[in-house]
Amino acid sequence: MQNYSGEAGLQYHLQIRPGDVGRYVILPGDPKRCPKIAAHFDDAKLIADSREYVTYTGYLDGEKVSVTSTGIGGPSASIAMEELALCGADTFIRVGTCGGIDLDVKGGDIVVATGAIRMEGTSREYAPIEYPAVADLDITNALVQASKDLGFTYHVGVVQCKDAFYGQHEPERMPVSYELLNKWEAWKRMGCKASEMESAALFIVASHLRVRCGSDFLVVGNQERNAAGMENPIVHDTESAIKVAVEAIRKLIKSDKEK
Ligand SMILES: O=P(O)(O)O[C@H]1O[C@H](CO)[C@@H](O)[C@H]1O
Ligand SMILES: O=c1cc[nH]c(=O)[nH]1
Repeated sequence: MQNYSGEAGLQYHLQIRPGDVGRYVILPGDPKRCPKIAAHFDDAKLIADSREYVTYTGYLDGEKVSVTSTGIGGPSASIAMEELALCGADTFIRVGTCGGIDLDVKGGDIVVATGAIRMEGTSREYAPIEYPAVADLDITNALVQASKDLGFTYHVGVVQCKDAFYGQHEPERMPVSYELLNKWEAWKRMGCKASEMESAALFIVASHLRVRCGSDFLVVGNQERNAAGMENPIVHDTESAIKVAVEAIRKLIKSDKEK
């Protein structure tokens, strides 16, 4: 494609170059989560701060690792993965927040995604809707083992991705409420664990680019528990989900070295 950045190798949106990032990258949505994640790295340095994309690089167990925020939604997340891959990254863990759907999933718990429902637009510009958005198996296993090792309450399964946050939380307000409410009921009956916004696009882009991607989330709350009159704690501190992702990266670094 035509070079928009004015310098060979410099990525237009992320403002990073090959060599700036490690092969392992953690992807939070919120740029303010980046310094909190980088605090787990050795010798972390701010590399770039452009639009919603903040990038730090440091080391875990001697291996170069990075964190880049994706912003909200598939469009910006897909750009982050594309430009990071062009700079040498091949292993991605999204660390996000989500809202529980399954009644067992409570605020403060961890969800590890095995796959994502593609009720968003970005992934449809990559692959036909029949192609599933599936997490990388090695990353998913590392995230599950890390959640276990760290003693967190965790759930493993499919998450739902959408483009409209308020379509999730106020579906009856939307002119297409008939579709949103019926589909949400189907996700619930299928056992879907939680709703968030980026994993479907990231898993599909990762499949296309032949890179690895997995996701773990802090559950902020669960609107279904709320509607059922059940206890519904609201939790915003993402440190547990961050610790799970960092521990999973350490496991992947170790197992990749043994291959
Ligand atoms: O906390 P992050 O990683 O941004 O993830 C979730 O939070 C945002 C919505 O509030 C969406 O990006 C959703 O996927
Ligand atoms: O309910 C929620 C919480 C976080 N992110 C979402 O997309 N939904």
